[in-house]
Amino acid sequence: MTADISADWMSLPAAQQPAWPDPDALHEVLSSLRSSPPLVYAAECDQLRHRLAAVARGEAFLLQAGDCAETFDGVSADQIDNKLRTILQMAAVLTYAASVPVVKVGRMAGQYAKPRSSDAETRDGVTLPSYRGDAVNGLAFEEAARVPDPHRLTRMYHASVTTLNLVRAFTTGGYADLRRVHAWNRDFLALSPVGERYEDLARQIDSALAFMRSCGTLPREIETVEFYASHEALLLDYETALTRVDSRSGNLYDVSAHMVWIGERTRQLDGAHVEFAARIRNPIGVKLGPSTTADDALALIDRLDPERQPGRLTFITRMGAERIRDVLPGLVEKVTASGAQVVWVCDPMHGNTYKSESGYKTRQFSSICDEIRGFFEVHRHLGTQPGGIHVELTGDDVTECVGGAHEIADADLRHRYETACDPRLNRSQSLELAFMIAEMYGGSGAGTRAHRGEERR
Ligand SMILES: O=C[C@H](O)[C@H](O)COP(=O)(O)O
Ligand SMILES: C=C(OP(=O)(O)O)C(=O)O
Ligand SMILES: [Mn+2]
Repeated sequence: MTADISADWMSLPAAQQPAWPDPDALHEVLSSLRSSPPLVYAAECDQLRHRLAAVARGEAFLLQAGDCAETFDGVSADQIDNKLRTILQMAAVLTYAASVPVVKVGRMAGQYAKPRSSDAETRDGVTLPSYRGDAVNGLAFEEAARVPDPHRLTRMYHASVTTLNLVRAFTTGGYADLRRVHAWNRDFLALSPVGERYEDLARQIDSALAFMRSCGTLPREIETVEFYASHEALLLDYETALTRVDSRSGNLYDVSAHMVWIGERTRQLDGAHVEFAARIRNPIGVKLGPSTTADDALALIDRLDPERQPGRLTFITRMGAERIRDVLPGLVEKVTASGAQVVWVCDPMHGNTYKSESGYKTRQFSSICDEIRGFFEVHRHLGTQPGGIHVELTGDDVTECVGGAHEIADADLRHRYETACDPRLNRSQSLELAFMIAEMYGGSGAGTRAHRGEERR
């Protein structure tokens, strides 16, 4: 892998970039990042593309999850451990229900930069630049903290390395054994108000595991987990500095993560983000909000997946519970008619955000569930593949989204509102969501080809 690239996308207009005040400091940081080791290898990115191709065919399901905004303070064994456990617990339930492998991709180990609706934030008559993620400036509402500091890019790199190292140890070192993960789910149900509702499903999983054990055929996959890292490729300075030429193929890869996505605010066809994504070979995601037209989607396919390579492009729709049933069918129909094979994933978070009466940015658990239901309904109706979900969550017991089995109310939000940006599902809400989706499958793979008895490849 070499870092000798022309990076001509940097001459195109790029939305949502920080105004770094000190160009010399930026230059120095980027030069050091250009010679830093990769976080991931190109071959791992290719492997994820193959996994996502299976998702596109309906032979696997994608679970992409993690923080809205990771923070440097959040790089602790406990927080990473809790988040990973939660994702693996969700994956265990979904694997059983969907009857296909679940491809696990964290919004982790690099999700440190945020696009914002407004450049400035005003509190009690004081206006300061908006917080743009720990990669750019500080969350504290203080003038000095909000000044973009390029040295934060170096911290982002090291925080990502540390997180990914722990994730790799956790997922391959025996700790993530499916039997243990299922036991955690049992513990969760024992204490949850929804425990009884999902008891049957848990018992079916017990039986499946016992059956495998008695056959003496517990596969290696039970003990280790394949886990991938992803984040929004927002800060082009950083992503470009971590883009390398793969010595096997001569192609470019962004080695800061296995998969990167382009956000709803930066997917302009003539912009730098789309051009950058077009040039790298990692699997790419693009967020699509409710104003997306079919022509927008088709143009993105032409730019980002001209070879129509299954697994290369994932559309992450974030329409809102009220819009999804109206907006999604037209997009899916026209994309499908074009012959393109993209992965369709539902982000039920970003179209359902509102400011609560108590002043917190929040989301209703019921709206999140409803958007997912709408997503499955649309795909079932059209005979297309509901490829997966993309959610903002944490493994901690925060109070950021309202509703769920513990009925978090607006007045509870202040107790543990800890997110640096958007409200996340807490551990219990995340697991409840997984069981809710499992219930939609009726206990076994209703949304997949496998379930419909169609032939697997
Ligand atoms: O995570 C997504 C965006 O960065 C976030 O929703 C923007 O939030 P804002 O509208 O508060 O800027
Ligand atoms: C910025 C995000 O979402 P979107 O681009 O869909 O608004 C996000 O995923 O945190
Ligand atoms: Mn977010």
